[in-house]
Amino acid sequence: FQGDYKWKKHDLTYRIENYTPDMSVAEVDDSIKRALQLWADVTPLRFTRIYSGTADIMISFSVGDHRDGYPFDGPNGFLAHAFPPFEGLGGDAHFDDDETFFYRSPQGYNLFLVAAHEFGHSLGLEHSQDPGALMYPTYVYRNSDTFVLPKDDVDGIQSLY
Ligand SMILES: COc1ccc(S(=O)(=O)[C@H](CC(=O)O)C(F)F)cc1
Ligand SMILES: [Zn+2]
Ligand SMILES: [Zn+2]
Repeated sequence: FQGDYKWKKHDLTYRIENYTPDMSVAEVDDSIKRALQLWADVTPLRFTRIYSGTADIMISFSVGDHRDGYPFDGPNGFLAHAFPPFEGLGGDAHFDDDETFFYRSPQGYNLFLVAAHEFGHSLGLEHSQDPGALMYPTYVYRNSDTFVLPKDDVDGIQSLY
């Protein structure tokens, strides 16, 4: 999803619409919160969680065709996608629940890392050519306990906000 979009406001809301059975509610909440905090730490952006209504960033888990024109594909392949900040669907992040997401684990898909990448898209970032960047097109596992946002990503988001 291309486009040179950016949010025109710094106070953004997010809502976790549903959960994956792969981990506890608290672990999903923490993964999402830490993934958003990565970006908030290096920009004037602030994220506030809401529990009903429409948030700027609507977060959900779904499988296969979930009616947004970008169906998921079962295990592996597409892990998730997120829309740049245009009206409506913009900003929303969808996670493929045919994947097994892990919490702070060195195997499989680390939800925190996948979410952090998706939120980069939600904020208007596209992919990076830097293999060390979070916004590099393919999933690269890193220790999420010690994860620091790579410089390429910091430069990218600070060029927008
Ligand atoms: C590091 O985080 C991710 C890397 C790659 C993906 S992805 O392989 O699901 C990618 C989606 C994306 O780039 O957001 C693919 F096109 F579907 C998701 C998260
Ligand atoms: Zn979707
Ligand atoms: Zn991406």
